[in-house]
Amino acid sequence: MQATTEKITVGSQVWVANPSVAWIDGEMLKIDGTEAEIRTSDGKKVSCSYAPINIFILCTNFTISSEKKAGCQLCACKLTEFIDAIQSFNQFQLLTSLTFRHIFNVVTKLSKVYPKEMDYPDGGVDDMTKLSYLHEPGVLHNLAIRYERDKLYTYTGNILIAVNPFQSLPHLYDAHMMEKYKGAEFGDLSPHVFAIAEIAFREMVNGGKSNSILVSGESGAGKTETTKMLMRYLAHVGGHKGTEGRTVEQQVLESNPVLEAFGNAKTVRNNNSSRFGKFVEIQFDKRGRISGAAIRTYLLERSRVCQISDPERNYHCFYLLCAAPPEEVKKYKLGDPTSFHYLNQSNCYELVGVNDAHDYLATRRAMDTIGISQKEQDAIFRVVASILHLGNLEFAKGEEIDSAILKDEKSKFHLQVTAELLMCDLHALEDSLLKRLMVTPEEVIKRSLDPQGATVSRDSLAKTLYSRLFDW
Ligand SMILES: Nc1ncnc2c1ncn2[C@@H]1O[C@H](COP(=O)(O)OP(=O)(O)OP(=O)(O)O)[C@@H](O)[C@H]1O
Repeated sequence: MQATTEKITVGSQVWVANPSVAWIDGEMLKIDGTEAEIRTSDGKKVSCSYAPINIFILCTNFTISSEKKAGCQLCACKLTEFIDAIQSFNQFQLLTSLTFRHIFNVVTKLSKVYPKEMDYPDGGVDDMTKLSYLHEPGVLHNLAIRYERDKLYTYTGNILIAVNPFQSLPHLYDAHMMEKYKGAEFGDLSPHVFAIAEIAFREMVNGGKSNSILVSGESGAGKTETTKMLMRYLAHVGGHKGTEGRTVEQQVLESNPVLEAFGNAKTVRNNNSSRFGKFVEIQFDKRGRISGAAIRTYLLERSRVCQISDPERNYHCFYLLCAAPPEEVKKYKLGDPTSFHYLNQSNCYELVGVNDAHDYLATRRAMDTIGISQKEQDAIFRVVASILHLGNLEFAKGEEIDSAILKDEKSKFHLQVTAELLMCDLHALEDSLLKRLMVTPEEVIKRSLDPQGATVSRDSLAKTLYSRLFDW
């Protein structure tokens, strides 16, 4: 965003970039051509004690070993007031302590200084278009003061900006709130994700045309949660009252836990990060009732299946299956997640506030609701388990040059279990991991792989199995 420099004169209140808080406000002290000097508002009062030979002061922002070597470790500011204070302090050596103000003066290009809003309502504005200056510091400041007052949502015209509260706020999304927004005109009520869903729904019904809502933001911003709120609202307004059994809207909503179990994982930034993109389509009939739904997914992060870094996790479903009831763990010949190579590359196995055993059963129930049969569910979890066993295969050098064999009995066991779970021929599976087929126009050549090549082949198979399962 370009700064509005023509509105700035000496004495103006302005915003300037700051390394620790992004933007800090202050007063324009001097304008010299394209250069500007600003006294920022974060000056601090600091007390120091007197030591006769060296003055050694530690404050939050700077260290001084003698009055001659004063300097701020955070910014290269001019410590004018501070140095003066030391000098006067030396003249009155009877004083044992003094208080001075550490002033932050910032010298920067005038083009990087932004005017500060002066006639600003206490709680900020609910629509950014009401701001006199629409620039980054102004927008962020408005969001920050609204957030302090628990107002997560702000409009910019017909775009909704949501700030992640990182805490459960059920009253903000309950049935009462949905009823409040149902039929309300856009802008009549406070900004809310339901208002966006309502307008999209109404325009679709009135205009008879498809409508879409785009949810975007960086990882952990709240896209998945926001999409769930939108779906919940649309299911609420387009629901069939009094319908028995599994309703389409229930199926739409229950698709979320299933998708999250297979497509979400803990990352450094988000304990439930979606590692894929999705396009959710909810179909309505002419009367605005939900008639069907389709979810298209794309770009699943395949590499996570075989490679994770501490403190991240692999896809949730692997941990859920290891925490399944004992008879199921036995059926899939699983055990502790720490015993599987695809999981034990990281030291993170459990998530705070998450019970994998409980979530396994919830995922199974959600699969029932969306119409995945018991037989299909069994097949799905067989593939999940087979990937864990596949990951435990290790290879050693074979007798022939550049060939590989299974390293030990443990690897043979895991290969056998993988073949059983995938219901495929053991030798064909082994062959596919230890050899590579090269197709030339004349012939098909089978070449042995060395242990490293076999490991790459193992990981490729695991990634392909998982991404095909996810796409199913
Ligand atoms: N409206 C909300 N109310 C309460 N908590 C929220 C809300 N939005 C997000 N969160 C919290 O923030 C976390 C991250 O949000 P979410 O998973 O939706 O982010 P995301 O943008 O989808 O991230 P990614 O791109 O990594 O998938 C959630 O697990 C939840 O704890």
